[in-house]
Formats: sequence, structure tokens, C-alpha cells
Amino acid sequence: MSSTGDQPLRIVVGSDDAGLDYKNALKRDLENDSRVGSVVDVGVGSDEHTAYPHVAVQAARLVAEGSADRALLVCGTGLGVAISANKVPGIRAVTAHDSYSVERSVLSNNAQVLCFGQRVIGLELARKLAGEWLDYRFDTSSSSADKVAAIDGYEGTGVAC
Ligand SMILES: O=C(CO)[C@H](O)COP(=O)(O)O
Repeated sequence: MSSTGDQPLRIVVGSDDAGLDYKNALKRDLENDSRVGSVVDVGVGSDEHTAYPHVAVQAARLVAEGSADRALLVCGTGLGVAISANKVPGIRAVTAHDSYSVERSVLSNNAQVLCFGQRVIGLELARKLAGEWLDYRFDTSSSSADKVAAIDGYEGTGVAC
């Protein structure tokens, strides 16, 4: 994650058609939030039916290449977009539908991608969790840093450094 401290976050949003309504609502919130510097929408649009793996990987690639700091993805369950985003090297994507997990996804796991399931949680909870998510920053000097490095060490080689 390249943003630190109070630097506004560059966020990618994406969904399949099952997550479209929440994605649009969350995008509006992010666009009106001073903690957010930019929002890029990788779809789907209202008349699109792109399957979730393609949207999720497109969003995750923007994060992995450094064009964005984080991604917020929505599908029916939040599971498929997370599985797909995690196929992109360097990406740590989670599905989290409660406040504590959202917090730990950043503070413990340095996850850059948060996924919601439109068929699983209410919209107001999703909006609240997304708002909380914006406040967290991973501490590279924390005791979690070595564990995240171990996750990354398994990438490619299957052997932790
Ligand atoms: O939730 C989904 C994938 O995890 C997606 O929105 C729906 O997938 P489907 O059940 O395969 O249609």
C-alpha cells in the first residue's frame, strides 16, 4: 500500500451484476469522503454482465501495479471477488462483514482489497464498514509485519522467506 498516514486513498471499486447496487452506493460515499483522493470504477455498469473474476482481477491489478492503494469489491457473497483478486500476485483480499474483521484485515493482514456480499449484509452496514476501513493503516513496525511478509514469501515459490 503506497499511501501512508493521512494521505488520501486512491480506491478502485468493482462488482458483478449481483453487487452493482451496493457498489454504486459505496462509490458515491467514497467520492464524497475527504479521506479518499480518487475513485476508479472498473464496472460493471448497469447494462453489463461481466462475471466477477474479470472485474476483481482488473481491480486487483490496479492495486498491485501501484495505480491504486485499495479496492472495494462487491459480488453476491463477497467470496468470488476475494478468491479472484487473490490470484493477482501481491494482493491480499478478504471478505469481511463485521467491524472487527475489517479492522484486522488492515492492521493484521495489510489487506488492500475488501470484499462485501450484497446478498449477505445490509447496505447500511456495508456503508458503515467501508467508512471505518478508510481510517486504518497498516503499521509496518507492528508485530504483524513479519507474518504478512511470511504470506508474501509463499507467493510464487511456495516457500516462506
Ligand atoms: O457471489 C458471487 C460469487 O461468489 C456471484 O455474485 C454470484 O455467483 P454465482 O452464484 O456463480 O452466480
